[in-house]
Amino acid sequence: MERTHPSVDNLYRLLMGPVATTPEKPAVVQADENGALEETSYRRLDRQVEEYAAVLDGLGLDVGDRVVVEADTSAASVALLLACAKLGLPFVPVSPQSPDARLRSILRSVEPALHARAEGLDHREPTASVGSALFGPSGLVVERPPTRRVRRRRNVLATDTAYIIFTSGSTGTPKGVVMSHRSIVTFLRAMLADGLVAPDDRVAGTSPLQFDFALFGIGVALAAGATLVPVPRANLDSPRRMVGFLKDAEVTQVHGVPSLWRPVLRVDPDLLKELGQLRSVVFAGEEFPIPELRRLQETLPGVRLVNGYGATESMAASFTDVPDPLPADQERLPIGHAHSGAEMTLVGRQGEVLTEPGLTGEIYLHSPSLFTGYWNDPEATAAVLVPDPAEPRHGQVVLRTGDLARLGDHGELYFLGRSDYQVQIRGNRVELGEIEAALTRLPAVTAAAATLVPRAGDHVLMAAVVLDRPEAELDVRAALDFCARELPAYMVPRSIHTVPELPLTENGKVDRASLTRTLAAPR
Ligand SMILES: Nc1ncnc2c1ncn2[C@@H]1O[C@H](COS(=O)(=O)NC(=O)C[C@H](N)c2cccc(Br)c2)[C@@H](O)[C@H]1O
Repeated sequence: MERTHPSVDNLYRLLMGPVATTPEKPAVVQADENGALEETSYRRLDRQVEEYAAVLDGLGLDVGDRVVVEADTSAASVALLLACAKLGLPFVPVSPQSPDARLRSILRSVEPALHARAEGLDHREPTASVGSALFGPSGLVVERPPTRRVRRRRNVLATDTAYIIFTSGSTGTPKGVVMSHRSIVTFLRAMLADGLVAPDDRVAGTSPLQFDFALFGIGVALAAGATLVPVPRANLDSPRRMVGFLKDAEVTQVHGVPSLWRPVLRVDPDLLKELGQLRSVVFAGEEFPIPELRRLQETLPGVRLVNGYGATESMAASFTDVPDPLPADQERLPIGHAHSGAEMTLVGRQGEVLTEPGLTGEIYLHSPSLFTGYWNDPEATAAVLVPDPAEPRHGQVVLRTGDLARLGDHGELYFLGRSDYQVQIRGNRVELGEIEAALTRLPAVTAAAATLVPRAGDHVLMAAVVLDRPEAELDVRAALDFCARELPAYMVPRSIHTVPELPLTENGKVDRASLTRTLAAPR
């Protein structure tokens, strides 16, 4: 039974649009269990969506009932996400690598009707009140049906929830970012308008499905009628296997966090010369250390490098081409202007909108693609969806990002860091990002992270650096002298430690909490 009228914005309708025009085109190209590449056409993907939707529809679930999807990105998991979207069942993606505690916390918070996991995965955290199912190319098999519920809704509306993404909760418990069909469809339409992905692109995704960077790749690739190429997680650990896969799959655009490129740049950058068909790289999630970005640009001449900035609360805000070549004295990367459907303004500490080049303030995002709110957390929602400081009387809300930026000469923004990474040291505001940028200017350093380590009731500023070759050595004394010349005294780290690699979160960002624990441990 049709719950979505063609005129109503729905993620399923947008992403399955190409079925009508290019049904035989490959929607997904993935590695099968033997590593061979297999294609799923838009027609076949749509048939898989219909098959899953028929099973889900038979379970008597109501619009708004949640489905936790535990899987990596694949043709099957994409089909399940779209089947949920078609029926108005918010999907909650969780990666199979998520620890049990995180899965348990998400299940408790979101109280799903069904927990569907990709075939081959163990059933973790079984809960009597939650239905369970396995899914794969052969179908969706319900092991335990969801508990009976009353059906109150008839139609899926644009304002209904498409998905709920739980952020890694760097500060405390994970928060559920609730995104409506209208927000995500409006955002993806802006991506189509900006031409980020062309219909003949083959877009490689490398993020876990619980990170909205993965949903971004699925969305822009399918909405554009292009081909999505999920990179198997196992291939990401070895530079040779990752490059080999990208080459074999003839990938033209790669999406990934900056840390994706660190191993190949350190171990064997020349491998990247094999990627003759690569046209563009989109990175997002955190700053790309300048020395590594420079090396990536040198090894991929003519390839467009795009700095994607944004938060899950609006999926993304801006896409800015990395200057080619990167100027030698470039210290911070531009995050430019917002994409065609949004606008970023910079707000000072008194709530005034800043317009003078050179000033620093907090980024506020004006956008029709903002999230509905944090799941079951009206206080946290009210803290970030705030009246527009420029003119509160409209009643329009904007996203308070918590990010700091500097205004450039033409209104473009330069990312400076998160306001909660601004730490107070003896009353001085310290920008950890500024210390890290200085450290990466040291010749042998390829990446750096600064953190405040608790010590004897106070805090000590410490730093960790990764060197550009495994056998390289750091002259710590010279490095500290360099910092003393480049930074105010209170921003010079007490100590600098060389680490083989920076610890990463599940989404591939630098895990500062883990680094702080490591540096706090007695040497
Ligand atoms: N390009 C940058 N330089 C520097 N700092 C960045 C960048 N992109 C983020 N961040 C930081 O990450 C925060 C947000 O984290 S998040 O909610 O997990 N979302 C993300 O990381 C990913 C983000 N949803 C996303 C998803 C798809 C495409 C794009 Br394009 C962006 C931002 O508020 C920033 O502090």
